[in-house]
Amino acid sequence: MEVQARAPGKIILAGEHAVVHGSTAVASSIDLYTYVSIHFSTPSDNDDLLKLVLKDTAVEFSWPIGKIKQAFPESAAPLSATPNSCSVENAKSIASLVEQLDIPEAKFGLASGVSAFLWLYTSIQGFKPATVVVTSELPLGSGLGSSASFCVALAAALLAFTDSVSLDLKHKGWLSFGVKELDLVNKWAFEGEKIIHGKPSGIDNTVSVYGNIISFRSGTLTHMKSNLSLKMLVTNTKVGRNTKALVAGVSERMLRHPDAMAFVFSAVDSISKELTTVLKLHTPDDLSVTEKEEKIEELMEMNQGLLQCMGVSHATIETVLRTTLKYKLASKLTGAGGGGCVLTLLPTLLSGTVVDKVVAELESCGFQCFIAGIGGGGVEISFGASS
Ligand SMILES: Nc1ncnc2c1ncn2[C@@H]1O[C@H](COP(=O)(O)OP(=O)(O)OP(=O)(O)O)[C@@H](O)[C@H]1O
Ligand SMILES: C[C@@](O)(CCO)CC(=O)[O-]
Ligand SMILES: [Mg+2]
Repeated sequence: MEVQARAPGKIILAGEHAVVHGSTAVASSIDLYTYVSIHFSTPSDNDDLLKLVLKDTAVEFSWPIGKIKQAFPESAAPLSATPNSCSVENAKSIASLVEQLDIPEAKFGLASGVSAFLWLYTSIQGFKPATVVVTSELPLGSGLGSSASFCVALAAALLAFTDSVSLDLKHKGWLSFGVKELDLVNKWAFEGEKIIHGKPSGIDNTVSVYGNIISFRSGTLTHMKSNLSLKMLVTNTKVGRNTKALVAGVSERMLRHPDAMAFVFSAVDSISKELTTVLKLHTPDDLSVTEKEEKIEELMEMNQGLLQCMGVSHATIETVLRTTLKYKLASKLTGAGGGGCVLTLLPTLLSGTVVDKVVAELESCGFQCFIAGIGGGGVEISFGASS
């Protein structure tokens, strides 16, 4: 029995961090995916292991099933169709299983992903021996939602063979889930994100599950049928960072300056709402493409200023901002900041020569640039060989 799932990464056009504190945010899926394949062992495989192969970081972990059973003595898994939060007791058991892996210090960021894996696997599939292979087109820990797409693809692949989901197992190629099933995948993925991020808003897993451009506030999403095809340059500063620590840093600043930060979050909320309105406007009847792009650029710049106020910018992000501004282009960080990726809007009428020049200048600083295809589909599943 073999299944593969793929889930897209995302960019946040407005509202990161503030969304954790109840503000509106706007996000879009991008056409870079994380793939999770699961091969359940059969008795003839004579293999009583749960194996996790993380191709991007070239590491493999495995646990004898007996050891996992010991760690979760109370689980008569698969636990239930309704997603469960990881209890303090289970979190301790997972921490001990992960500690015994002796993950090298340089790869220690993986510990949270492995913990999320153990929780989702044992909760949904129980104690079945299997090999799970993960590979991603996304840079890990760079603001493009690698953690969410990992959790979404994993939850989708794990749920594929359960009674909670009815799928055509004979279908060839990528297959979408029904709405109810997507909701279930989203809930489980959010539980995984909680283990990785501490206090996620849920926007990253939601946009990875449903795809599209979404406006999101306090767990509720609105799909947007934008009739504007935005072209975004993504610059990866290659400075590693950790979303959990950055989110915690903003919360600490909020505790120190509650009044000021409430205004900052409220300003971000207004920016995201205005962006939502602009994206929904009809072109050219309500506003020309150029007028829309100018509004979006101004909103991006304002949002970036507020992200600086929250303390999540970085020297490399400022370098990208200065460089793109030389070409009169607007940029903002995307995701948790602190390094990671920066978005630059490439207006429709911008000449290819200017794009080439700005990319060359950014790459000469050691950054990596690419143009993201935005607003595509969400999570999908495939039985048998990948397509
Ligand atoms: N393909 C993968 N293989 C192994 N672990 C992964 C993979 N993708 C994500 N992870 C886990 O997610 C962590 C990165 O999550 P983090 O939330 O810090 O960054 P991000 O999701 O890329 O950025 P953001 O949350 O700002 O969008 C990694 O350290 C690892 O634990
Ligand atoms: C920083 C943050 O707002 C977005 C990370 O992509 C965290 C979250 O919403 O969970
Ligand atoms: Mg993340």
